[in-house]
Amino acid sequence: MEELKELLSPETIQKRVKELSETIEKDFLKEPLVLIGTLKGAFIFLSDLARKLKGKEVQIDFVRVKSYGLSDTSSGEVVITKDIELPIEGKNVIVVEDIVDTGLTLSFLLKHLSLHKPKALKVCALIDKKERRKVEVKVDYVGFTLERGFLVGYGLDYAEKYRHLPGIYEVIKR
Ligand SMILES: O=P(O)(O)OC[C@H]1O[C@H](OP(=O)(O)OP(=O)(O)O)[C@H](O)[C@@H]1O
Ligand code: HPA
Ligand SMILES: [Mg+2]
Repeated sequence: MEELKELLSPETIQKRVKELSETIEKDFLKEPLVLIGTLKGAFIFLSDLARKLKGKEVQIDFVRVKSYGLSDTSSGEVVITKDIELPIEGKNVIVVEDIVDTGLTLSFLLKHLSLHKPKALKVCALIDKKERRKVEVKVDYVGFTLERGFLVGYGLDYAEKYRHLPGIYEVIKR
C-alpha cells in the first residue's frame, strides 16, 4: 500500500494555472493556438488551462504517448499509440504536459511534431521535475519545479490510480 503526502493543494494549482494562461495570452496576443495534450496524464491540466484562455481562438488535440505503463520508472521506450488529428503546419502549437521527468517523452514528441512544420512549437508543463532528467528539453512555461518524489493526482497516476485527485501528492511506499 502507498500513503500520499500533499505537496500542492487544489487552490495552489488553480492559481498557478491562471497565471500560466495569462502569460500565454500575453505571448500570443491575437494569434490562434493549438493545444496538444499528452494523454492520459495531461487531461485535467489541459482542460483547466484551456478554459482559462477564454479570449483566444484555441484548437485542442491529443496524443497518447506511453512509457511508464504500470511502473514508477520509465521503460525508456517511448511509443505513440494515438497521433494528432489536426493539421499543425504553420500553426502556433503548445504541447501541454502534466510532468517532465526524464524528458524522454517530451524530446521524442517534439521531434515528431516538428516534422509537421508548425510556426511555433512551445511546451507548457505543470511540473518540471529535474532529479531523473536524462535528456535536455526546453520547457517554455513551467507551473512548478519539484526536485524529487513520485507524484500523483491532477491527472498523474501510479499504476493507473489517483488521477482523479484534485491536488498533487507524493507517493510514500510502506
Ligand atoms: O519525462 P518522462 O520521464 O518521459 O515522463 C513524463 C511522462 O510520463 C507520464 O506519462 P505515462 O507514460 O505514465 O503515461 P500516462 O500519461 O498515460 O500516465 C507523464 O504523464 C508524462 O507524459
Ligand atoms: O512522478 C511521476 N508521477 C506520475 N507519472 C510520472 N511520469 C513520470 N514521472 C511521474
Ligand atoms: Mg503514467
